Amino acid sequence: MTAPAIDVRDLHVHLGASHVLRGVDLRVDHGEVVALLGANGSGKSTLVRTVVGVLEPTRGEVDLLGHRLGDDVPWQRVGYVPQRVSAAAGVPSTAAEVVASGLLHGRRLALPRGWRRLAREALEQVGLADRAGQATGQLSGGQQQRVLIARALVRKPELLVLDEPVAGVDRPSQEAFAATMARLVDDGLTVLVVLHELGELAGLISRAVVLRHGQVVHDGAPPRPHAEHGSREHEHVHPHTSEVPVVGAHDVGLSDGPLLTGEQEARP
Ligand SMILES: Nc1ncnc2c1ncn2[C@@H]1O[C@H](COP(=O)(O)OP(=O)(O)OP(=O)(O)O)[C@@H](O)[C@H]1O
Repeated sequence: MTAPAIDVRDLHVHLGASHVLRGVDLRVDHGEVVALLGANGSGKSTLVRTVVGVLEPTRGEVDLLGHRLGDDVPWQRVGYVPQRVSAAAGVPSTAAEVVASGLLHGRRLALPRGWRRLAREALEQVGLADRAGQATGQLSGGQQQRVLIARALVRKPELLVLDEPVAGVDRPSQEAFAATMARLVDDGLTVLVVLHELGELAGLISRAVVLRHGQVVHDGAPPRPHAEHGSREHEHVHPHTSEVPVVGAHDVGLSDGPLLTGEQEARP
């Protein structure tokens, strides 16, 4: 039997004095596209950052592609798009150079032959081929986000972990991104993606996991369109229920409005 792509068991993470993740179990099998949902502060970023080895678990276990988190993980097969940070960060690198940095890993400190072509192909996948030579600092926030997505794609990962990849990205670019993802998922890519709204990716999501106060409160069917509010404008999901979350801004008894966007969790 093949090991799951991601296998998280009884994961606890403390950040400073906060007990942020409180016994999370999460399994993602090969070929699945799992959305990680929850209000602001529920622990989504902490979970994905721990899964990709950026943060240390306080307790519990994380296996990635069949290997316990650490040097044994074949990191070159894993792509990670962090929550929106500037791809520029004061460094005057071109888009192609930032993307090519995604080819660096472990023991290889030099870029492989043909890196420019690989970087250009990855930029093409996010609709930015014409910006390859441009300094990232001159790109818009949404374009910088797409450069970071290309940086994750350039290594042709089999597991892709994304933290709000389309936040601040305009609708046409979201559509282009969803189309690229659909192709990659067709080819067998496994995805764990933090989202505030399912948006253009809705059709790709095979399962949704909802966090609340650092615990999983739903693991199953993704949010479904609400009969009356299934339009794009109402695509908000409601994590404050252990029932299947519903897409729609006015679910009876759950909330007065969209709960994922802009809502901050209060500690219990
Ligand atoms: N370095 C830190 N030290 C202490 N607490 C932290 C630290 N980083 C995050 N936290 C807290 O951990 C909790 C979870 O944060 P996290 O970023 O994982 O939530 P999130 O669900 O990803 O939120 P968002 O939707 O806003 O991105 C929050 O209460 C946050 O304030």
